[in-house]
Amino acid sequence: MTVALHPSIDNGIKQGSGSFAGGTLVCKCSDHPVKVGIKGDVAHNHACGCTKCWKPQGAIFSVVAVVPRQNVTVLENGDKLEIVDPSAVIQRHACKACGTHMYGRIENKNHPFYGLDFIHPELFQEQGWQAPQFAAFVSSVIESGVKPEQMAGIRSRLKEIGLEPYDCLSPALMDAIATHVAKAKAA
Ligand SMILES: N[C@@H](CCC(=O)N[C@@H](CS)C(=O)NCC(=O)O)C(=O)O
Ligand SMILES: [Zn+2]
Ligand SMILES: [Zn+2]
Repeated sequence: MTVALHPSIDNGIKQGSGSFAGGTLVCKCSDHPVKVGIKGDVAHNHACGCTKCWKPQGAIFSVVAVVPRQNVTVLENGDKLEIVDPSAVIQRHACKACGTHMYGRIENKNHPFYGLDFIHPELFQEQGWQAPQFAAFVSSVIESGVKPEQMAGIRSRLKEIGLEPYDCLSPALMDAIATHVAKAKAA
């Protein structure tokens, strides 16, 4: 049986249009859904295996990307949003009714990713957003109940669909973080 990772990638990666202009993220509520407007395309889209990122029912991985925080606007039913864990680096604003995370925001101005919000592109009403590029925090799926002996199959399925598995972030993002830290130390 094929390993199920996430419904939006299990049938293969759908390439982005390359000209996605943004759109509206909608939560799972049938009544008064929360709607969040996003300007422009997402960046660094990836599958995340950590326990903190929101996943749809039955998925092992989350699919998550970033956008500049000024490109994120709550459009409708924002009164249903609450911060899942105010002490987390990424403050995930979730719908109280259905649990869907609508955007995650970093408030620490010294954080390497300050200025970027984390969103789940599968919640877009529209199609064409940047395709996932890699898989992050892959070993962390064990913390959600995946058995260690399943990991070889999970990593090989990720590679098969074109997502290189990493147990932290991708080398490019780890380098960006380290560069930020080095500059902060030098200052
Ligand atoms: N092994 C941990 C890793 C958690 C983690 O570090 N997640 C990354 C990727 S989303 C992160 O940047 N977390 C910051 C946060 O959640 O605020 C878990 O699965 O809970
Ligand atoms: Zn909802
Ligand atoms: Zn995560």
